[in-house]
Amino acid sequence: MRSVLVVGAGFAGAVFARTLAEAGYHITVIDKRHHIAGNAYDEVDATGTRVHVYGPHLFHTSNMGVVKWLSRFTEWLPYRHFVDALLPSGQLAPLPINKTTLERFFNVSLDGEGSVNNLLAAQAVGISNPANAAEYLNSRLGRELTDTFFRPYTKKMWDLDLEDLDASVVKRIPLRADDNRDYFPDDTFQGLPADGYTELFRRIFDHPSIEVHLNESFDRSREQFYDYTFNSMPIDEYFGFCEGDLPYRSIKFHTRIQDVGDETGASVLNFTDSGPYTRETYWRRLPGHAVKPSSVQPVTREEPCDYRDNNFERYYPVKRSDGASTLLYDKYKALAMEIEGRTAFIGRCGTYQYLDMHQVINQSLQKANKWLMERGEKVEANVN
Ligand SMILES: O=c1ccn([C@@H]2O[C@H](COP(=O)(O)OP(=O)(O)O[C@H]3O[C@@H]([C@H](O)CO)[C@H](O)[C@H]3O)[C@@H](O)[C@H]2O)c(=O)[nH]1
Repeated sequence: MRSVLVVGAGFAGAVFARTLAEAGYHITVIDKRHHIAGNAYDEVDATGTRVHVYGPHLFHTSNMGVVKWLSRFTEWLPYRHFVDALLPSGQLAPLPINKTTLERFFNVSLDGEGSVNNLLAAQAVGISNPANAAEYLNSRLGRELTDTFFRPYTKKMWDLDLEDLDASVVKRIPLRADDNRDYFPDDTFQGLPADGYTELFRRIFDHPSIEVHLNESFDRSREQFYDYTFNSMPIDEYFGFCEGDLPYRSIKFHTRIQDVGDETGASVLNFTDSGPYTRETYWRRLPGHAVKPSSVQPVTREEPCDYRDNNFERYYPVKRSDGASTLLYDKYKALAMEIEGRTAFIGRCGTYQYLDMHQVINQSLQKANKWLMERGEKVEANVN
């Protein structure tokens, strides 16, 4: 039987492993961590609460092909994600910025979308072709809102000023003229896997032609034993950092246990101050996450840092406005092309892209099916 090595047991690796196993390949998955599910790994803690060990993973997409594929392995708990921002005044305001946010921030009453748009137009700075995150935000929100909601948070998150960050990063956060406070308003499907992400991955890997080896690091000498390798490790590390280090941010997670109190608030609170933390997550406010009754709950704060200060855990590729990190990645991409006959790079770290879960799954399904078709294999109907 033809054999394929998959490096990394996160979403990219899981999609490749399952798709190729179902097409008749024997798959060996290795992961250097002690668990499957990559950064989506979750577990139930001593308080009986499901915690996402690498920060909140909230599934959202408009790609029903991706939902259909995942739904083979899980039921869903409906969920719409809301976030509150803690303002310097101590007030809470909805994020993304919407009508309520503006009313609280400016202490005014706005009678409809027209008034909201007038207020924003009065704030906005005229910039026709924004070249970075600062210019993009200033052109839509003006300086006061930008410097409150985005500047300190972005400095903590990326260790960059907004001027040095690519605008695409902050474009992830929509702007609303109404009272809709949905964090992902454009996505038609949102939900959380009913039995958690780790169980979802266990079911994806549960196939007679897939073997998973944990606590096992990749070594290039291994590739010779397989017909092909799909590798989700950081591409610069694979090539021995020969062109230089690709910049990544990481997160240190600080979990405290506190009494369960009024649990009607948003599950995530973002901090607008310039202290070390970006946000905190109240896990028991997520559906299905209060697995057992408890009088206490975990609350997790996130402290961004350079990945070298966090055990080389790379979470976020850094997209600079000057394009420097993309240019560096392009050099590694050129090296990858030279070995594409035997190895392909996949996922966030393999392709150096700031991708959400549904994007990783979609890209992986597409690429796995393309790879199979190139080998004359019959494939399932493509997702888009
Ligand atoms: O209060 C804020 C929030 C964000 N920014 C800036 O926007 C960037 C993107 O933010 P976001 O998409 O929230 O970043 P992230 O990839 O960490 O989001 C994931 O976390 C959860 C969820 O958002 C938790 O509430 C979701 O599953 C993912 O999308 C951010 O980096 C900042 O530069 C800001 O300035 N202020």
